[in-house]
Amino acid sequence: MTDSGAPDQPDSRGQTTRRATVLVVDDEPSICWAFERMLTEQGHTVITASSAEEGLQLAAARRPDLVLLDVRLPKEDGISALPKFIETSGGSPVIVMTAFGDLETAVAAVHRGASEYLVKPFHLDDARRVCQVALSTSRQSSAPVAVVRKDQGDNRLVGSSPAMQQAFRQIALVAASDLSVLITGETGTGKELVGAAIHRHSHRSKQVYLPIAPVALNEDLVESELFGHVKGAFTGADADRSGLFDRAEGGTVFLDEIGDLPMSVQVKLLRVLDQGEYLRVGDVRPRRCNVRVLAATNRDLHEAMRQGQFREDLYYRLSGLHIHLPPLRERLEDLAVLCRHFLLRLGNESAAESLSEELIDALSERPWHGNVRELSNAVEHAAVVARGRSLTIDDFPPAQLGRDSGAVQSPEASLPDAVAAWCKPRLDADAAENPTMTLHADLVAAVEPTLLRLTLRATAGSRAAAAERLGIHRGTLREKLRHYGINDVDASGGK
Ligand SMILES: Nc1ncnc2c1ncn2[C@@H]1O[C@H](COP(=O)(O)OP(=O)(O)OP(=O)(O)O)[C@@H](O)[C@H]1O
Repeated sequence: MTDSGAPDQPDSRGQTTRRATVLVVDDEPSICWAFERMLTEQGHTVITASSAEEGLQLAAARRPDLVLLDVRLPKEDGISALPKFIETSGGSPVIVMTAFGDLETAVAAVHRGASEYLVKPFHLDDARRVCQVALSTSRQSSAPVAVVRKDQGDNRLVGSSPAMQQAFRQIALVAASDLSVLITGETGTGKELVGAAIHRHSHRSKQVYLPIAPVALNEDLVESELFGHVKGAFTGADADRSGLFDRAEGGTVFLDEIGDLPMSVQVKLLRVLDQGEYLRVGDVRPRRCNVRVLAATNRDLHEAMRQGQFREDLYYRLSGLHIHLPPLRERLEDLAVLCRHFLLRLGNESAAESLSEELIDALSERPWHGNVRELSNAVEHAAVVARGRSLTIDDFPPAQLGRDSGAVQSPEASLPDAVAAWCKPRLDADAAENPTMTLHADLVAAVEPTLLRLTLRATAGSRAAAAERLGIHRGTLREKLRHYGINDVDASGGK
């Protein structure tokens, strides 16, 4: 238990601050020390404790203005002691700190009344900002809520990377509000799962959660599918019909691929968000609606706005909070915990417990263009192949070639996807001013050198054998190797 005061004076940046008493409860002396230095510099008094029990005694005696509480403490943990700290300190804000949180910890902290959630290791500037905000709030403002819900089963969102910790923190803080949330990230990064988690931890959790992919709806009827229509609105509309927003009344709508929403629908959505109402197609009477909107995209919406394909006002209205999920290749720290999670989900505990570092290292080498979805499918495949023994890299299917497809397929099946991914931007460009006129030659040039090198490597550099395997004339092979500048050394390594 320590107590370090500071004279009433301007802080290092020349600002005078109201002198407050801050209690830091953490069994890591370095954390206590860092806060002590930072806060005394700002003119505050810092008292520290290394366990919840010791901290509560201090809180009762000193009634601190702010408590910084670690989750992992020697006896009682921070989350369970949290309401006691709020009560004992007379309603002061409590900032919860954790090194390896999961979504449940973040949500439990917020539900139990934490005013903020700091993920270790944190930047001192962030910690300073969070403390300042907490100290500027009134003692009465942090209302503890003692409901702790658990994410369970298949839909659990897991991850240990700083990016996932940040996502957990954002989900926990935003869930209770009715704010719209924009969730971005490549395909398969878990956007839908984040949407479901926000709903599950919100006050709407007993109501409908409706994930909708407008791109999957009939293009001519998207508006009617979403908002309904009245009889006679268009040919075939022979009766009034409600839309998906009607079905989601009171609940949450998760709009996938928001970047592809037609302009007419964007206008209607903006009205829902701004005024809480919409018109059925062909109707003139607005209908009230109480639906929380979560939106996801893997497109760059700024680019879509620049190209006039996405409304700026809708973007700002939707992105009340923005959660970005980086691609798996940028958070490889999550590989082990995800593999374990998927194996446990399959009921394969022995494989989950025996995951080797060697395997995780080998998996880290892969590009994971299909992100967590690809990993989940790959683990499932490997578990089937391994039939109960520990997994090795050979049990896994080959890495996916293209960026476009989320599902793991055989190389033969994924090749057309890779070609489609290669073609799409070039054919799109064709629609613009600068069409490519050498598509066939460009594609062949992109894939042929790999084919030649691998075949030569398989035939130990024998050009005659390689030509035979390739089914082309030796002279043709020689010509192609010359054309691509491939020599025998090239063919002995790399692609
Ligand atoms: N952090 C995570 N923890 C556990 N499972 C995850 C995680 N992220 C993704 N998954 C799993 O990966 C798969 C893909 O996730 P999800 O559908 O949420 O991705 P998405 O970003 O919405 O993809 P798309 O853009 O293609 O719709 C799902 O099976 C989901 O359960």
